[in-house]
Amino acid sequence: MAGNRYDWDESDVRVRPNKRGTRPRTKERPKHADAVKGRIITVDRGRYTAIVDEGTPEERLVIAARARELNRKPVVPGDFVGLVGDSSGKPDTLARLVRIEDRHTLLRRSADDTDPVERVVVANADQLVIVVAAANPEPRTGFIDRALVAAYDAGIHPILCVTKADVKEPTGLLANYSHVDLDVVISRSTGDAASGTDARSADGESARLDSAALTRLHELLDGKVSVVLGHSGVGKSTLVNALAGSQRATGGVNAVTGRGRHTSSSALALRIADAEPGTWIIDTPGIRSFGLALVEPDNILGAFPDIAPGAQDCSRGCTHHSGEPGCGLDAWVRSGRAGDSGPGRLSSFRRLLGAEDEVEAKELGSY
Ligand SMILES: Nc1nc2c(ncn2[C@@H]2O[C@H](COP(=O)(O)OP(=O)(O)OP(=O)(O)O)[C@@H](O)[C@H]2O)c(=O)[nH]1
Repeated sequence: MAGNRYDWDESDVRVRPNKRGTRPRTKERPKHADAVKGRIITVDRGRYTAIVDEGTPEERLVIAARARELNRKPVVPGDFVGLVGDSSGKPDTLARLVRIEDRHTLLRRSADDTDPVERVVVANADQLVIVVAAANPEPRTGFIDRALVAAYDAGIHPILCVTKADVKEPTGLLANYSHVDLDVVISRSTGDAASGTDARSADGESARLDSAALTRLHELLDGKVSVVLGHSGVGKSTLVNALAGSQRATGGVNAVTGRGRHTSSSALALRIADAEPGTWIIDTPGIRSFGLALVEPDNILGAFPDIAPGAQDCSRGCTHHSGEPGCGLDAWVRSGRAGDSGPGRLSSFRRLLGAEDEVEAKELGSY
């Protein structure tokens, strides 16, 4: 009788189609030996733009979609990737991004200091250029220190670039770093037609930048991949545009995004004009905060080389919190070995450590 369980046979058993059923049974994935290598220069709504055969006559931009086998692994500007399928770069073609090569550095952040979710910003950067204005907007040492921690943690060499020195001399700001071995570049606009370089900001405003700072930056960036980080209005795009030439507004970016201008908030790698092959500057327009939830306290201290030696005298298990009995950092700073800026640097360190009792805004540069 129909429905009688003793009459059932295999054909009566409905097996729900297994979503994984069509996947290869073995864990051995195809090796994609034929994959071509590319450098990711930007990511926009699931489309990855890679430069392939860089520096050769065959150089081209290839747009790719990620292969499923990458799962959720983030792919970011600066990544070297393997591409299969159509990597001709011709209009309306789409390659498949199947592999991320090992990275030698990885700049990461969390959304704030308590959020453990990692957000990968840029891969394989050698340097981090921290841009602040001497005035308008006012510079914040908290922002600089936070960025220095992120750089130290990632093994990336930091450079501090202070703009708008024509508006205000940054002497007071730089006094904070007089005991830190830090590359500093001071940029200013100039009225002098002979010594200046024309540059345009993102809003189309033009500024004539003093060429000395641009030459120094060019020297520091030559042959390297550098990420640029800075608050809105500090003159970051003016600098980047001056270094990268006209790529952003013309062919380079048009070809990348298919739009007149790069409007995505994703980081964008641009080539520096008249530099060695492999010189790239990566602009990070979307980054407004730099949470340090992922950084070990020891690495926060490592970014404060002027006060860090004091930790040798700390008692075992010292957390370096203010008021912690036996914290060697206080004595080190009191002895003057971290200079006049020592007390301010120690407070800044403790704020980043989250060791101060007061609840404070954790946004980058909010103190
Ligand atoms: N006085 C002076 N003004 C500058 C200097 N550099 C840039 N500016 C001006 O500062 C304004 C902001 O410059 P941008 O390059 O757009 O700043 P940004 O940091 O890229 O800001 P967002 O585009 O909002 O991210 C523009 O009006 C520039 O012309 C400088 O050295 N001195």
